[in-house]
Amino acid sequence: MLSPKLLTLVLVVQPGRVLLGMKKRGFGVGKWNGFGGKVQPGETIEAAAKRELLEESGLTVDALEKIGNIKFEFVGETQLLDVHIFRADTFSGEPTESDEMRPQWFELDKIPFSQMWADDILWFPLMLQKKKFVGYFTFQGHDVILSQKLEEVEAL
Ligand SMILES: CNc1nc2c(ncn2C)c(=O)[nH]1
Repeated sequence: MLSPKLLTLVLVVQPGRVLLGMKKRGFGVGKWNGFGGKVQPGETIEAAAKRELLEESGLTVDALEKIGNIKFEFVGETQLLDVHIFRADTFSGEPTESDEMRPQWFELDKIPFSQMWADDILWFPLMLQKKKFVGYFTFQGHDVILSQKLEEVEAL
């Protein structure tokens, strides 16, 4: 089995709203998601998360809180995705559209789960309650979850 592909995902949360981006190209195009991407050689996961957030949204953050780790398997593909999820409650800058992402604030009762990855509706509530979680999802294609595991943890 290939080593899992390390990816980052950052959710910027303010009282009553969360910042999401509409993915304009590449993996997950057409879905609203948090900001993130690959981890470069020699880069810590957290540094990668901050870099990708800045590149994709224009926002700079000091503190990122590690809140989750989810592994994704896609039937028929050998590489697992190992997504490290962070929450940021403070930031500087203004959300700015990039080549990759079109940022938009969503009120917490209007999160567009039908236009997001199918797993998000399952762990967003934990993320919003500042709970920590680990998960494993098996996808068939990009829209069907064949199996799932999601549990809260005390620490990551
Ligand atoms: C497959 N589900 C899923 N994949 C993601 C996500 N964020 C980044 N990637 C690659 C996500 O929320 N769900």
